[in-house]
Amino acid sequence: MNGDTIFALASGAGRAAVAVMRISGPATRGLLEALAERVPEPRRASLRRLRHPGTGEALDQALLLWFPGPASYTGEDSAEFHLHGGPAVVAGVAEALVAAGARPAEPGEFTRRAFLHGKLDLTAAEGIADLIEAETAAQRRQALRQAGGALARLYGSWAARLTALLARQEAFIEFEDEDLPAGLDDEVAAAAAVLRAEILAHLADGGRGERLREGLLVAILGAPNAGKSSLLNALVGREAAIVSARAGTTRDVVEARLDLAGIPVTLADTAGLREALDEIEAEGVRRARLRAGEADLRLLVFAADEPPDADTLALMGPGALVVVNKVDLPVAAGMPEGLHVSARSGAGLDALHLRLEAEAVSRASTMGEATLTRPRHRAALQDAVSWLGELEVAPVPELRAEALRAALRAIGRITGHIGVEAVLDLVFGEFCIGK
Ligand SMILES: Nc1nc2c(ncn2[C@@H]2O[C@H](COP(=O)(O)OP(=O)(O)OP(=O)(O)O)[C@@H](O)[C@H]2O)c(=O)[nH]1
Ligand SMILES: [K+]
Ligand SMILES: [Mg+2]
Repeated sequence: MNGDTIFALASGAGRAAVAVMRISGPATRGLLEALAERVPEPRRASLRRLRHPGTGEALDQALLLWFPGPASYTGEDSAEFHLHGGPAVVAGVAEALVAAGARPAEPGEFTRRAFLHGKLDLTAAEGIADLIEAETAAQRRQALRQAGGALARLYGSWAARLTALLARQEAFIEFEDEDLPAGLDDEVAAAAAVLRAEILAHLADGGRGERLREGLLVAILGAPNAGKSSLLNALVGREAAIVSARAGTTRDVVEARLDLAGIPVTLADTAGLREALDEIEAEGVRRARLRAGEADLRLLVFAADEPPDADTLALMGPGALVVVNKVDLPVAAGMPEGLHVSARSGAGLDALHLRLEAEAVSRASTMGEATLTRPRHRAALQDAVSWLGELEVAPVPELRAEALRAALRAIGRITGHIGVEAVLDLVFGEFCIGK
């Protein structure tokens, strides 16, 4: 597979001023010669006429960039064609590249090659994928940190410490009869316990990085006619959901996106909670309850002029925020504490917006240190932690070494480096046993 030379449109599909075609692989230089006759100077944009190598037909006047490996994104010989962005130009150049022996790239294949050539680790590759998907500024910052190697450095430093501990533990096993520093075995256990606590602290971030990556779900719940759809529309500033004076208007879950302090939030408007009148409404109520269960935050909406209903009161608790709507009308007795708003007059909506922003910020990371962003990272780190826990109770040095090796493998799975071989060098280097 790595012998192939691949190409793909790096810019978006469709008509545009410029389209960027990216090429990578051992035949890149040959392709440049086939289509453009002369290979440009490395890393200098050069204007060239491109021709089909079979028919000689002129295809475009384009800017070419030549990146000889290994100083390229993929680590291989690669090139970029900055074409005029018409669909026929792009199709013609793609055809010419195939005629000259290249093939279209698979999704993610350029970054996969970069990983295989040691240009980046798996977390940085994931960061690049997230950067392309980022919708908000905070998501962009997190993705850029990760693409820049913030997680790779953190996990790399943990792997290095585990490797050093494993080296000590191995030495203890191998050279048990020799003059080794006293208490070495205990030292290893103590250092492993410190590392375990650090990993646990990193895990105890409440899923902030994952939340920012995936976005928050806020469900709007309440009795029919409480004004849930009116609130959704007021918050997103457009008529996303149908509003009417008839109870039971909303049946399907209506979703709208909102950027709250850089955190992408999905607001889900739901069917009013009550004993449903027909099967369609019953399905709507079922979906509303389902969404309530999945939500990071539940907005419980009460109509100020109605006594609070039992169905909505039952949802109060952690992760719920009470909103009393229609405060342009007199407030009924027994209303729970909450934010007072009127979707109709606009009163209190700024305060609600600010409160939602604060709730989003408290649940997702917006800045600062490296945060894990994927369940994959979390699972592997939990694995490492449990192996380090095993180490503390392991009765013999061999089992301690095994636990360290397993913890190291777990961390290696996150970055894509395993590297247990490095241990042997360290054994003999660190202790100068000289056998
Ligand atoms: N006076 C007043 N009326 C409001 C306010 N907000 C909404 N309403 C009215 O209340 C009625 C119901 O509003 P909706 O937004 O459809 O209520 P809902 O909770 O989505 O209703 P269902 O989808 O049927 O559960 C409509 O007639 C709205 O115009 C408000 O702040 N004050
Ligand atoms: K309604
Ligand atoms: Mg509604």
